[in-house]
Amino acid sequence: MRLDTRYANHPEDSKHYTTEELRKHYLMETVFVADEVNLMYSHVDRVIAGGVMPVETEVKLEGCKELGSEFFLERRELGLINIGGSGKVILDGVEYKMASKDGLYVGMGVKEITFASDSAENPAKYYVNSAPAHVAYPTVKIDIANANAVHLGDLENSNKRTIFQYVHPAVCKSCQLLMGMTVLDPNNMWNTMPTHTHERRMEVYFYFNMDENTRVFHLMGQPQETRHIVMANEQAVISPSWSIHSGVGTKNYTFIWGMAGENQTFTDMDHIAMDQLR
Ligand SMILES: O=C[C@H](O)[C@@H](O)CC(=O)C(=O)O
Ligand SMILES: [Zn+2]
Repeated sequence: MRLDTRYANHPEDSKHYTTEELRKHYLMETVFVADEVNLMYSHVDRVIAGGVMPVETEVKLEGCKELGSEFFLERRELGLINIGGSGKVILDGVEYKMASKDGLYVGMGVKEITFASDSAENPAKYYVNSAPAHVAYPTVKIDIANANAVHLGDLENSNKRTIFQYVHPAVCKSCQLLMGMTVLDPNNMWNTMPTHTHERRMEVYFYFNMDENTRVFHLMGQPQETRHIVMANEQAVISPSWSIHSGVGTKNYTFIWGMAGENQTFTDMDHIAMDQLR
């Protein structure tokens, strides 16, 4: 298992960062590594994000020194969405078949977590988010058809998209984790513009379904002090609670967002008027 620790940053500090420093502190450049659990541990709400890609062998999610617990979910909960080929996740001996776009909420206390792919040619790619938990809620398999679909945006604003809420109070119980996937309609490039912050929750974005030369200009920073990070396919980025999180692609893309913090009220956002952006 690889785990890269990222410390929290003060906005006053972040505004002096060079491009390289912004990328070092906020961007996860490689999410999926074959036959590895590859994670980023953010001190922002102690959220963990990363990829699990079993190819030749099964891969296990285990405890480590950084978590200070005997097993990974001893004091945590987990959400995942498979963005690759079909596979299975085995939780304490119970097998969950995971087709592409299938999601899973795994409650605190599950000890043995094993990830597998059905074929090495088209391996499963499990994008995972985890947050500290205090109650063991039941594990729930969430197919995209069971996710709560919210239609937002329109062609005129180049942001027609569907937000599939996987880990969300309308779908399953969780302690603090929220997770979902936003799919842009063809020829729509903008997500989350007009933008917002929510000081009550942090967020992690993971961009994928992108061609080799497609880039997303991910927007971050305080509304009056914006920055951007140029992101390629299958990269993730931390959005602290004080930061906007929005993006525009040079071509079609999809993204998974995860949140943790004070509340689980998806609509609790502080909307930023366009004339406030700098
Ligand atoms: O607080 C909510 C998050 O920013 C995302 O869910 C936004 C998003 O997926 C979108 O606008 O497409
Ligand atoms: Zn948000």
